[in-house]
Amino acid sequence: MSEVYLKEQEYGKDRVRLAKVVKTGKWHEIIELTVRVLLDGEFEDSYTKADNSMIVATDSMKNTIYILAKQSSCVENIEVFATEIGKHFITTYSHVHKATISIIKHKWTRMLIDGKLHDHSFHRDGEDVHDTKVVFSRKGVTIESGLKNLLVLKTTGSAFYGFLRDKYTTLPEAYDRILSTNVDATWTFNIQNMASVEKIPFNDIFESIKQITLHTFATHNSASVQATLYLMAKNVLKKHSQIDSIRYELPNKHYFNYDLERFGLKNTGKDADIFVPFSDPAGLITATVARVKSRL
Ligand SMILES: O=c1[nH]c(=O)c2[nH]c(=O)[nH]c2[nH]1
Repeated sequence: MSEVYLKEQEYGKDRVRLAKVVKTGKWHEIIELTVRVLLDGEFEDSYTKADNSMIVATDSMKNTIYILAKQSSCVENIEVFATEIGKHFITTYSHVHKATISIIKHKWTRMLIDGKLHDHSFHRDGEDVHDTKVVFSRKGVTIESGLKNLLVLKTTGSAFYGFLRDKYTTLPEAYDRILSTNVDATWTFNIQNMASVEKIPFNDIFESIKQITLHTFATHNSASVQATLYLMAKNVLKKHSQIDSIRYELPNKHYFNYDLERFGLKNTGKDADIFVPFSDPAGLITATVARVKSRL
């Protein structure tokens, strides 16, 4: 057998589910997270020599997440909480060189009951989530955050025509179509130093990016998903100087007119009102847009 070596490794605990209730008198907050911790460092012997002496047990990592959640005052700020977790592993274990912490924040929206925000009851109003990935090493910290799984649809204000036609093309030109996508966006922060991390209003930036994404989707007279994606990204980078780049992944969730001509019913052009939503296949339009100064 040819010689082999351990090219890379990361290990840790995944899918650690955690909820924290913060009580201010009768006013309660609920924060529900799913956390992943992955460590890189001097772990080679555990793979190549079955030497476990350097392994921080993934069970201990799980305990650490709950302990830090108890002690932290920033759990609702997932970028800061992930940084606290990463810092813990790097400062506690000299043989850990890099900690990658990923957190998903699940949505709990306060109920509006009898016209008033309820102090301790919440509901899930959509499956979209805020997530983050923080890489903490002795060299510094990188933070990327995201908005995932935001399902949107518009019934007009979208066209797709003028595309390349050849012998394989059957798609008719569309001058007015339904546009629907499930937005996945990931943005990278420009972090100058550790002290700046706590000053960045991560949650406000998340809400603003969500709003810019929705506003652009709703108001852009779309020539294609590509053109709408680019405009979303441009609008985000224009508003948020702390962000270096943003990547969108936008599936084009097709809604095609159902063929009712067979039954003597008009269902095309201005008469189109019955559509078939297709879950598969979908187009997939992806792009990363960055500031010119950060171009390599
Ligand atoms: O906005 C679109 N972009 C495409 O690249 C494409 N391709 C396609 O079949 N429909 C669409 N729509």
